[in-house]
Amino acid sequence: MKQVNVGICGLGTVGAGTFNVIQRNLDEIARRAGRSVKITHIGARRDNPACDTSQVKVSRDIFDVVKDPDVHIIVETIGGTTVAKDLVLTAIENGKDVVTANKALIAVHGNEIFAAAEAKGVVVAYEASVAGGIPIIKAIREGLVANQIESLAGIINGTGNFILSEMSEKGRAFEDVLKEAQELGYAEADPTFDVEGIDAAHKLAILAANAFGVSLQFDKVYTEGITKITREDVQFAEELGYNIKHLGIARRTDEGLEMRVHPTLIPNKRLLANVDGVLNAVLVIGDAVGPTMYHGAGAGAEATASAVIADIVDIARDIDSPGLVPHLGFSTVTKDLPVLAPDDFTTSYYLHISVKDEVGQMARIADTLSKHGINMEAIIQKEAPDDAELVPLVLLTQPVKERQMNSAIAAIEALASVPEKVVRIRVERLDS
Ligand SMILES: NC(=O)c1ccc[n+]([C@@H]2O[C@H](COP(=O)([O-])OP(=O)(O)OC[C@H]3O[C@@H](n4cnc5c(N)ncnc54)[C@H](O)[C@@H]3O)[C@@H](O)[C@H]2O)c1
Ligand SMILES: N[C@@H](CCO)C(=O)O
Ligand code: NA
Repeated sequence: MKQVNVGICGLGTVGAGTFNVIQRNLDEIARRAGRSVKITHIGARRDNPACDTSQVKVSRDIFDVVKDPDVHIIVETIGGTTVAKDLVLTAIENGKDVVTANKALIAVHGNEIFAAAEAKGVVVAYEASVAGGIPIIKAIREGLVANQIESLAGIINGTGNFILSEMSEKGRAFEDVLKEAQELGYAEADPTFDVEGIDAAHKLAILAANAFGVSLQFDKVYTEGITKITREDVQFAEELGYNIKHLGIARRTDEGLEMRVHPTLIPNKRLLANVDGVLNAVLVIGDAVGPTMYHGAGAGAEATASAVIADIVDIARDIDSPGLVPHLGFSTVTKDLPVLAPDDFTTSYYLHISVKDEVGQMARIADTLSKHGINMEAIIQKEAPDDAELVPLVLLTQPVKERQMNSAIAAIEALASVPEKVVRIRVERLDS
């Protein structure tokens, strides 16, 4: 086959970026792919002024594109898990290969979609769904194939990282930065997916499946967003030498697999602590290669298009022979790696305890922690502002099981001198 025909369904931020980059780099892409890659059909409810589609067939009904016998590869960039699922399954049924940027779709329905694709002998590729333009799926699935992956930790939501960076560097208000992220095309259609950690949890489920050979288990990812992070905690963390980042973490322990998304203190000298704005970065540790780091634009039209087109070219190169790389990187999925419940997570903690300004409080709290087998690493006690009744006591602990920490916090909150809830944020010291 000399020419591979592509149909794009959904001409929003990512769809338009994909259209424009393919048109611009047509010759270069053909030289790399060994055949020409041509957009022949677009499904869009309305024209997008960012694209000149005058030379391409345009349908208002996206299902016309998946029914088009001349289209070989369908690009799904409409988003969501309802129509998109229907569209992708119909494309597979019609024998089309599919490229999608839709992490919600893959995380929630990927097991079913990949089974359908394998039964039909077609490929569903999703590099753009995790960490935007960074080729992280390719790296884990192919580049690190020799390794047993020990852990991965990443900043995998551009919108959330942009908000945290702007809040901490410029003192900007949360809502104001979120609005800018939406205007720049970074945010999900429903931005609570970004700020409540759901988008990062979708991506983490996909990364964990590729790294550890388990099925997609989005419903088992522990998920916390960034909405409760205060400027005060950002400042206290900085005083202790840490930055607060929203991380997705997947780690194999002797007992099972931890999958968790939450705000995390990271020592400020680590690479991940210095990844700011819409940038994403993923640290992957393999038993042979050691720590490796992948860094780049996690969202945005053309950065995401870069990953969509990489998948298109992978498929185009192999279009006459079946794909050799399994959808989730492993030919057999293991059922022997249980996903751990939060009680069984092991992490260090940052605790911010508001205590009554009375003698002996620090000793009492240290004593409560020690009775629960928890060692402290650092502690700062602030002077009480003039007329304040409560003073902030901020401390870091050594690694501890979450269930131990839960009972220690319950005991601290039961003290008469601690009238408010304790703020806790997990800490990862990381290797690189
Ligand atoms: N924006 C990013 O930076 C980014 C990065 C990586 C992945 N993604 C993912 O890419 C997908 C698309 O995101 P986006 O930012 O381009 O969204 P978007 O809202 O800009 O674009 C979606 C487009 O699809 C169209 N659409 C939706 N339903 C349709 C239907 N039934 N028929 C025809 N058109 C329909 C919309 O009108 C819109 O033009 C999502 O799954 C998103 O999670 C986005
Ligand atoms: N809303 C997502 C888009 C990229 O997947 C983000 O901000 O990271
Ligand atoms: Na990617």
